[in-house]
Amino acid sequence: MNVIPAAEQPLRSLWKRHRVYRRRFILAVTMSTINKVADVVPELLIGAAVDVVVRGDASFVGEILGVESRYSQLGWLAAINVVVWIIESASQYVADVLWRGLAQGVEHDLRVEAYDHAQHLDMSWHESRPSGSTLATLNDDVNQLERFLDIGAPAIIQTFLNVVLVGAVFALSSWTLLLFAFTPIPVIVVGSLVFQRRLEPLYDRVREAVSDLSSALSANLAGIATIKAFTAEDRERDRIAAVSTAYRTANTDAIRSSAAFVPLVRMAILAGFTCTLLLGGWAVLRGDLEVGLYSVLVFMTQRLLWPLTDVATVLDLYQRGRASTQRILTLLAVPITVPAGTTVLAKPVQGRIELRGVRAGYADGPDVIHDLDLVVPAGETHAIVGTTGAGKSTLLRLVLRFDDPRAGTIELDGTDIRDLDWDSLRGSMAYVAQDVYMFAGTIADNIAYGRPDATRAEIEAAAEAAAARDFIDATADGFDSWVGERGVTLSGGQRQRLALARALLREPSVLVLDEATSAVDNETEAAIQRSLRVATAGCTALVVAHRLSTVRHAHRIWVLDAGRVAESGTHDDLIAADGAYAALWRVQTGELALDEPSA
Ligand SMILES: Nc1ncnc2c1ncn2[C@@H]1O[C@H](COP(=O)(O)OP(=O)(O)OP(=O)(O)O)[C@@H](O)[C@H]1O
Repeated sequence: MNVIPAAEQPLRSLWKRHRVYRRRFILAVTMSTINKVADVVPELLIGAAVDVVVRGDASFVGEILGVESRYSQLGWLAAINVVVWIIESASQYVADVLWRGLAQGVEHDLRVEAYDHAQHLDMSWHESRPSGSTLATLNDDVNQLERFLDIGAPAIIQTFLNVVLVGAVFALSSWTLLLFAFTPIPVIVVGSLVFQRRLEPLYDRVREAVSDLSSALSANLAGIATIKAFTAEDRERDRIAAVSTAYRTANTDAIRSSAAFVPLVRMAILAGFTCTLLLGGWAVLRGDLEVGLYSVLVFMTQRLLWPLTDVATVLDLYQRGRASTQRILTLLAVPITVPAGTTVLAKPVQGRIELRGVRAGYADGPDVIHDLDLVVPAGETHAIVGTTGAGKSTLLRLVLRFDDPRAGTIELDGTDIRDLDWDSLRGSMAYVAQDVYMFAGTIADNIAYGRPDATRAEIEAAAEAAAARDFIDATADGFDSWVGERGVTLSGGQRQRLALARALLREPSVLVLDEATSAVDNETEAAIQRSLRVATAGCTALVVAHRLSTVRHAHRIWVLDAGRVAESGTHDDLIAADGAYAALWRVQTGELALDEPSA
């Protein structure tokens, strides 16, 4: 689904991006090198010990240390061994801490950076893809990369150092043996390159499948009430099972291919080990090689070759890490098509809004707003009404600049909103959306969301103005009552009133309300209207409402029809004009008259 942005190797891009970690990376590599060197020494010491036992005074150790007694020579070797082990253990610990810290650091930075980028991306980008897919990148892909950095990268370096160090010992001892013991290496290197090419698309598929699974799961959990209400549990389980099967299949294919690499590595190792064993033994029998050195070389071959069986696992981790990094970098490369401008408006913002010749639509779809002209003078309350799908919410989204229009301009206080920085535009507005969102936290936290420094008295006043005070006081802990995720512990009307309180607390220059009181009863609605008239006395308000009674006092009412202004004026003007609005009003007042006796 994702377009791969750059031909560059994803992990190389990562190296370029995360310069701050380079020092730690070099330190970790240094520690791993010390560790590996210390790791090889005990084997050399065993060879030296065999040499002491077999050759006595003429031993290599005896000559170097100038010690004659074999007991003393062995004592020296034991002492050196202890020191080397201490160095080995200490460097192992430091290397582990450094690699893990590096992995955690890169993981943290990348996650925060990717999240921050995602939250700055346009609404239309978010709406065009399942949120579960973004979640999979921010969570799962970042974890995969961390696993590679934590386990895979040190393993690659250790294997490389192993080859170099053991190769050096072999080169100093016998070139023939070096040649034979190292025969598996080119086979393994070429094999990994071939396998890597084969594995790449397989792991890309695995990451796609993870994203699909994550999207399906998060969508289903969000819609759990609908699933239950329509007794669709079995159907949904089967659907999730199908997506999960696709993930399992993708993973099985990748694992099967990467596992096929293991036998190849093992056969190559067998060849190298057998060569050292036979050729080395024959050289000792011919008197061309010391017994001590022979034993060292046999140990060394073991040390060199067996860790190479892990190459398949490392390759697997690498491929997963690569595919995940690719997805993270793809997310980071998505351009922001609605970028902030730089103009700063003088505060307080007056709040005059003017739309001129605005044409707008979604993605590749047709226009839903056509050549719209609309002016809201500063301080006035204007209502947008019209049939469902007429483009009312779209218009509000344009004013908040969630999307840019396809043509025309929108101005706030005479400045094109495309030129304004976010603080001047959205910072001077407060918005109550059609589907109100509450965060997990207390009622007070949720009201203060738009102004975190608000005092408790200000929060309470805002709640009062939104007619929310009574129901808040009736809860067990009042303003400190816990609101569940998405506000599930509240009724629709309660959520709306909290959202309204949140907006009013911001003391905005422009209040944008999209069906903000659609879920409250008539009595509460009337109370809110009274408060709103006071609260919005000094600010511009743009209000979308279906219930016309809520907007009859607006300075101007704009009636939209299929993305065009059908008529506009005050309530009295429109009733007198006897057009679409008057017809709608008659229907609604008639309905209200029918409802009233039961209220
Ligand atoms: N995110 C979106 N992506 C694509 N099309 C959209 C999107 N949101 C709205 N539309 C389309 O744009 C048109 C106008 O929708 P809009 O939500 O602005 O209408 P509305 O007047 O607010 O309707 P309602 O009163 O039902 O809320 C509709 O045809 C709708 O299908």
